[in-house]
Amino acid sequence: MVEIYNLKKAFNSHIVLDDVSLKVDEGENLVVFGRSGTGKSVLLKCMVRLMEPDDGKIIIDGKDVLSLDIKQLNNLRKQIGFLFQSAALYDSMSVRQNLEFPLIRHFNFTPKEREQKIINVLEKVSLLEAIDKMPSELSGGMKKRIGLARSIITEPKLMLYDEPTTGLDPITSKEISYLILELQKSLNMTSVVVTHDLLCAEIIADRAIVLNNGRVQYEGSIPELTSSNDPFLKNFFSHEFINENKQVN
Ligand SMILES: Nc1ncnc2c1ncn2[C@@H]1O[C@H](COP(=O)(O)OP(=O)(O)OP(=O)(O)O)[C@@H](O)[C@H]1O
Repeated sequence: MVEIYNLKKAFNSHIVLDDVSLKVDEGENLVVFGRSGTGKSVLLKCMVRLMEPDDGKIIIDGKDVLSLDIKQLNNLRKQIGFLFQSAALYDSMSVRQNLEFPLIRHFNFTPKEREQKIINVLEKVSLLEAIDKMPSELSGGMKKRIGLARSIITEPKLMLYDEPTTGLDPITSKEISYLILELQKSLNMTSVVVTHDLLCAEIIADRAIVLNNGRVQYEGSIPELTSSNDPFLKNFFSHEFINENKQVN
């Protein structure tokens, strides 16, 4: 579903992505780890050209992303969902209007079809009762669930998550992680998840990579990486994670 070859991105003399190559299979959930500032968000942005990479090749769903014109790129983006840290809901719009927004913007559904999609997605995130609420009436966890609903309402083939559980308490964070996994399976989506939350990664990941010095330095399942005797990984997993609760039930 995703193939990246020798991706490079620098800001002036600051090389962030030096030589990143990776693959994500269809239906697979890939978690991306790395210390703060290693370029995880830059990698996600380059994948959909919210940022232009300096060099390399990106293939998504068979399309050579860096050679697409703007129309082709927009068509591809319709099949990709983003849940970025900054993806706030529009405060002046109700939950219904927030969810309707991507449907109106990118697709030609009838009002009745839109309403049905909104109801379906709210049922999926267990928040149908919030349909006419304003964002200010929702808790942080509810906002995250509505944000998630908004990014999957168009049923993207590929989802890109940038720290989906940041700022949530451990219980809500676990709920969101299970919800992401469930949606993933029911909609058969492929996903790339950047996270500093080990519990979230343990719930979601089929496989993980660790970015370091502008490259994919390690790759494996979460148990493989967390039980490794490699000094960097030992240090990384003992210091990096904000979520202390490592028990997955
Ligand atoms: N638009 C930009 N202009 C200049 N430098 C940038 C820009 N965007 C990102 N960077 C730099 O690229 C580096 C990687 O940033 P990025 O946000 O990808 O890190 P990250 O691994 O996602 O970090 P975190 O885990 O803290 O979110 C940082 O040093 C950042 O300052």
